[in-house]
Amino acid sequence: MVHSLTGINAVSLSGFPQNIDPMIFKAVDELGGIFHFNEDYNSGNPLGFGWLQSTITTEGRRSSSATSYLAPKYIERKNLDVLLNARVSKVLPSASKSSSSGYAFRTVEFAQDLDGPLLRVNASKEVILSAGVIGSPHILLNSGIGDSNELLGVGIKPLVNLPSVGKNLTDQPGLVNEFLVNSNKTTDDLFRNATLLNEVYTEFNRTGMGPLVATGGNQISFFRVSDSLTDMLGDPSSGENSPHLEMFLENGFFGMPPPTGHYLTLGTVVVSPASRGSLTINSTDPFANPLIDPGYLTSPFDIAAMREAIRIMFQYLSAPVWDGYVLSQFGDFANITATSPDDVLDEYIRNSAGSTAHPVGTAAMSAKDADYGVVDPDLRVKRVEGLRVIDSSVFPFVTSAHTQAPTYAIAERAAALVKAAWL
Ligand SMILES: Cc1cc2nc3c(=O)[nH]c(=O)nc-3n(C[C@H](O)[C@H](O)[C@H](O)COP(=O)(O)OP(=O)(O)OC[C@H]3O[C@@H](n4cnc5c(N)ncnc54)[C@H](O)[C@@H]3O)c2cc1C
Repeated sequence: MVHSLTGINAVSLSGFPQNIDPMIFKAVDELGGIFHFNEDYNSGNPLGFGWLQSTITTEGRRSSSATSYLAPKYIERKNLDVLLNARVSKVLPSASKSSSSGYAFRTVEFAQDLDGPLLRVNASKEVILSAGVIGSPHILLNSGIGDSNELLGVGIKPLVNLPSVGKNLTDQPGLVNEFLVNSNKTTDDLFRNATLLNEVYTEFNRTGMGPLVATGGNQISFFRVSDSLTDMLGDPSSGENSPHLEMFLENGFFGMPPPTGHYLTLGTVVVSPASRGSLTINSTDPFANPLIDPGYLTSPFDIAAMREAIRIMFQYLSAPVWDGYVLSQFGDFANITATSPDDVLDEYIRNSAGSTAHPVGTAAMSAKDADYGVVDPDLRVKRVEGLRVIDSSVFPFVTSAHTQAPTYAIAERAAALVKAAWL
């Protein structure tokens, strides 16, 4: 068994059936090969087609870090205070630098609202930043921890030269490919009908259940690109059984549907991208937005991989079960085919790909003695004392999958490291 039954965060299959569920697996039976059924893609063998696993309880109720890690029995702990709506501007150094380990950063500066005064709290042991892939490097840069030359250029006094802060931003580019279908049993009418939507929204808020508990799609599939592509451009995945590509299906339009029509969405994602972006700042105002360059599709591997994902998608839709159900393609995608030349596919990909909301890597972990990276394997910020980062910014590479579960895994491991250091 690879799944625990005792964790505090529930993981289960979708909490709400979709009309197309049987057709999706009929196509898997009809096609076989790379579309083979995979009972548990979180078993260590992710390739193939399986039921999506989500943070949903076996009763079909949403679970989350808010309802698990911050459940009443934890939030009521006497040694835990949670400040709502506080925004951290920076961490502040001790007055002097120790000769062996540089500055200690054990003071946090924050505002309770953006017009309010800046307040400070001091940690007796250590400060842990968990502000995410954008927030954590932003706070470090505001604090003078980053590339010293870049900080000087912005007008921030550099305190610790750590050039990797904000670099290595890695996200998975995705496309949502829309098809018009011969059915009215999609989610589109729900999102067009304010009264109905209000009813299911109220149900979700009251019970955590109902149609909104699901993500819109109940299946997920993972594939590798062709050997010829990895032979030519290298293999950015973590191993020969790790996917480069994901395809997901939604029983309706992705986002707000157009006023008419019923849709099927097939999303194609490059889950092992080779491109890298960055996060920088151009202001001494700690609450000014950082500059984010996601760097999507800057590596030739990623665009070639997305072409292969589109061709795999058309191969999947060639299964007989889709005859008569899928009527036509929609929007930017209307004229794309499996045999479209590379330049036509590239134009579509470049115009239409976007974030899948899985960015990582801006405060990346590296070996203790590496001269790059932001945190060491204990997640302590290098070249300083008293400061750790624990969130998805520490991933050195993006996992060949979605990022929520790996973030929980890192947080659990980090909690053990922190306990080991102080208890
Ligand atoms: C729309 C969306 C959908 C997603 N869907 C999925 C999915 O289906 N499956 C999946 O696996 N992953 C999904 N993800 C990705 C997943 O949510 C992230 O990988 C995960 O939340 C990362 O956790 P984190 O702790 O690093 O950062 P976050 O969850 O972003 O937490 C960082 C927290 O820090 C706070 N913060 C930031 N800056 C400051 C500051 N200066 N002061 C105080 N607080 C600050 C933020 O408000 C936030 O609460 C999705 C992400 C998005 C945005």
